[in-house]
Amino acid sequence: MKTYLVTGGAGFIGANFIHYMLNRYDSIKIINVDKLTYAGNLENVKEFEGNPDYHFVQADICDKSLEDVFNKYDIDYVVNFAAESHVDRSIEDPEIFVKTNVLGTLNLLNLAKKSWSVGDDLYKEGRKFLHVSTDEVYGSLGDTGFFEESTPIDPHSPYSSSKASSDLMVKAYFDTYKLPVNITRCSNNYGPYQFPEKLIPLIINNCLKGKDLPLYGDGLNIRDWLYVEDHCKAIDMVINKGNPGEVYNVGGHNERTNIDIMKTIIHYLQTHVDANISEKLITYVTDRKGHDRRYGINPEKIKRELGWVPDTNFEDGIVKTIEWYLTSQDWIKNIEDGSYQQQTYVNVQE
Ligand SMILES: NC(=O)c1ccc[n+]([C@@H]2O[C@H](COP(=O)([O-])OP(=O)(O)OC[C@H]3O[C@@H](n4cnc5c(N)ncnc54)[C@H](O)[C@@H]3O)[C@@H](O)[C@H]2O)c1
Ligand SMILES: Cc1cn([C@H]2C[C@H](O)[C@@H](COP(=O)(O)OP(=O)(O)O[C@H]3O[C@H](C)C(=O)[C@H](O)[C@H]3O)O2)c(=O)[nH]c1=O
Repeated sequence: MKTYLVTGGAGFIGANFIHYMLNRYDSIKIINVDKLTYAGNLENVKEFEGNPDYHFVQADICDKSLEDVFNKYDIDYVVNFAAESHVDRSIEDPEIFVKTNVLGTLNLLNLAKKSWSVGDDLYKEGRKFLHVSTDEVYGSLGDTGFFEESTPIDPHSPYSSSKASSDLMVKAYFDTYKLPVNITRCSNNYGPYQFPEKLIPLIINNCLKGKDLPLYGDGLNIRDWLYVEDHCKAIDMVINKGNPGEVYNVGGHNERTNIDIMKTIIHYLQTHVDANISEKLITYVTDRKGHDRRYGINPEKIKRELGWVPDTNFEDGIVKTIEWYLTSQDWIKNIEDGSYQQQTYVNVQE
C-alpha cells in the first residue's frame, strides 16, 4: 500500500486529486496536510471523513514539526499542492507568497530528504517528491508559439515569481542531493471546488446574483484551460512514471480569451437558468498590474513519454462545472458567510 502525503488537499486542485485517487485506487493511503487558509475548505473532502485510508492533519507546510507526520507514516510520495495561489492577492501582499510557496516547499524538501535518506545521496526505493507548479513561471507569450519545458523561466507577478523560486529549489534538491523529484507545470484549471475569487467560478456566481462581471483590461488576454480531473490524471502518471529530475508541462490546447469565457458562461446560464442573465453584466475594469497576455502549453512531452491525454473537452467540462456550481449553492454560501469578500474594481466603461 502506497502512502501519499498531499499538501493543500483542502483546496481546489488538491481536493480534486484526493477524490481522483481514492475513487480510483483501493490500496492507497492519503495524508492530507493543510493549514486551512481562506482557500482551504474541509467541505471539499468531506466524503472521506472516517475513511481509514484518509487522514487529515491541520498544519502549515513551513512548520518543522511536520517531521512528526513523516515519522508516523511511512510516506512514499509527497504531492505538494499547498500554496498561495491567487495572482491578484500576490500583487496586494507578496510576503505570504514567499513564505508559503518558497519556504514551505523548502521545508518539505528537507523533511522528505531526511526521512527517505539511507546514505549519502541515497534514498529508500520508489520515493518521489512531486511539486505542483504552473505555466505562469514561463511568463507571457506573444501571438504565436507555446511554452516548452525548455522555455526560460520569466515570471512577472509575485505569485509566479514565488512559484518559479520554489521550482528552482526543487531542481536544486535533485541536482545537489539526487532527491527523486518531478515538477509539473499546468495551465489554468477549472472544475468543482474552485474558490470563487478565480475567473470561472466568479463569473458563474456573479451571473446567478445579477452582479457585474469584472473584465480586466481589454478582455483579450488568453488563458489555456484544462479540466481539473485531467490535471489530476497527469499528476498521478508523473508520480508513477515520470523520470526523476524532469519537468512536465500539462495542458490541453484549449486557449480562450477572457471575454469568450464570460460569454460562454452567460449564454449557458441565459438558456438554462434565467433569460435575464445577459452580456450587459460584463463590465470593463482597470487592468491587473503586469497582466500576462497569453498562456499556451505544449504538452507533447507528457503525451509522448507517459501516454497522458486529456479526457474532457472544454464544451463538456464547462457544462459540468457550471452544473456543479448550480447544485452547490450552499458551498458558495458558506464561503460568503465566512470572511471572503469579493475585491473591489474601478469601472472604466463610459
Ligand atoms: N488553479 C490553477 O489554475 C493552477 C494551475 C496550475 C498550478 N496550480 C498550482 O496548484 C496548486 C493548487 O492550486 P489551487 O488552485 O488548488 O489553490 P487553492 O488556493 O485553491 O488551494 C491551496 C490550498 O493550500 C492550502 N495552504 C495554503 N498555504 C498553506 C500552508 N502554508 N500550509 C499548508 N497548507 C496551505 C490552503 O489552505 C488551500 O487548501 C498550487 O501550488 C498552484 O500554484 C494552480
Ligand atoms: C478574477 C478575474 C480574472 N480576470 C482575468 C485575469 C486573467 O487573465 C484571467 C484568469 O484569472 P484568474 O485569476 O482566474 O487566473 P490566473 O491569474 O490566470 O491564474 C490561475 O491560473 C494559473 C495557471 C495559476 O497557477 C494560478 O494559481 C491560478 O489562479 O481572467 C478578469 O478579467 N476578471 C476577474 O474578475
